[in-house]
Amino acid sequence: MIKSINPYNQEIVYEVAEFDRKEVENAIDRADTQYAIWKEIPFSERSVLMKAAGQELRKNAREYAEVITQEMGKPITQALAEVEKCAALCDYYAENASKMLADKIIETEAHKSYVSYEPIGIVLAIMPWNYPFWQVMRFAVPALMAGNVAVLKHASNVMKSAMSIEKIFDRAGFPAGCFTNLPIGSKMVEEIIKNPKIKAVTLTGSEAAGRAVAAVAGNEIKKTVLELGGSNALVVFADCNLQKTVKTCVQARFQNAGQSCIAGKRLLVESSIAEEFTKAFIEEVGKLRSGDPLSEETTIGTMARVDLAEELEKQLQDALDKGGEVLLGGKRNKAYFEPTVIGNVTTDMSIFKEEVFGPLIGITTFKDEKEAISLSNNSPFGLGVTIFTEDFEKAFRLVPIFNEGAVFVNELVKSDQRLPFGGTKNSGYGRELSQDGIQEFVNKKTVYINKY
Ligand SMILES: O=CCCC(=O)O
Repeated sequence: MIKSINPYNQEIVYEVAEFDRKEVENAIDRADTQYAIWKEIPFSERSVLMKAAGQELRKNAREYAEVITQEMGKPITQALAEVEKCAALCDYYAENASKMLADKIIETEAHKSYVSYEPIGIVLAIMPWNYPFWQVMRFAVPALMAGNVAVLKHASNVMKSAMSIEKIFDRAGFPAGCFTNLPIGSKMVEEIIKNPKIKAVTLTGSEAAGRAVAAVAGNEIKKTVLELGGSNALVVFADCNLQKTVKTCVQARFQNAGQSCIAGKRLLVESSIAEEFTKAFIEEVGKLRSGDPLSEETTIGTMARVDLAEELEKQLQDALDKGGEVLLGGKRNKAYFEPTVIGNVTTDMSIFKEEVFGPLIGITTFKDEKEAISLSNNSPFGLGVTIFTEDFEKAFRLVPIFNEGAVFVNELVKSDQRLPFGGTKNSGYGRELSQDGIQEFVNKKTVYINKY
């Protein structure tokens, strides 16, 4: 059995029997049969179904949000926001997919030459628990609109979310086999990737998982999109709007209890304002309210599993051993980790070098622009960075120097269906969302027609 356990009260939320090899094979066969039909369905019909999926999400938003909250501990208000974001995504691709995948005429010597964007078949998605609906929908919605079909291997602690997503597509009227959840553990993934009916793989998750999956898929010559970890810097220049910057930094680090690949994880502050900023930051972090994640009052939830909170504790201890100072928080009770701020953070500490996937942030100071950029770029990850400054000339000048997938100015790094999303370095490759995302899993077919 695969079980989800509520990290807030340790109660079992859901149990499902793991598929055996035969059941997995049957599910993939069914998806493949459906693909032959689905790829011929016109965009207008796919759009109607995708709009219905968005309506279904909105109609039963509370039901779905409670599943998210119970399975991984995020506050209900944040779970509701996640559900709404998924609904907006459905609308976006329902309205734009046909334009994004329209033939692209390219003038050459030919009578006519163009690129057509054709579906490729079944795409396997391996997805994490931190945004259990959003991460899946972010892949599935454009994939389905492009004429592909999807099979999902979700994280084992959010299987009820996985089943619920299958239900959403079913309730919206998608034919069976368009979207299939496979209740399985990681052991079967290699075999699934090797199945000739699987044409590509997308993974959002850890660097280790990304390497393992890409190795198998690479050997099979199957395309992968990888969205892996991150260690985004929040670079606070002395000429920022201090009050607004503090609020944005708190949100960037502590939403979703810090369990987001694009969370601001390294707080870099110009020395001249470090004291004033740190005081205001700690005060703002202190306003976060813990409690029952199902209560509307709660603004910071538990972490998703006790072992994840234990890992975070080890990273904290490493920082303390190397001279870090607890400025706020630092304690853990089962899966609940207090919002924690550490001062005197240096580049040799794990909380600077590694991804910190929880409600803990370290503060490092810098003396000038050059040092700020060097600290920010000094990471094996490259999802994004936020810089805070009121000097736009400086902002535009600095943007090209950051070796990241995204640079945000005076705003937390966030995903938006209209903008490409993805990283550089060990944060992965490929892009999700926007036109770039829907064009990842298509055959960009070159057509050249000559007239003698
Ligand atoms: O965990 C990373 C993704 C979070 C998001 O897309 O907002």
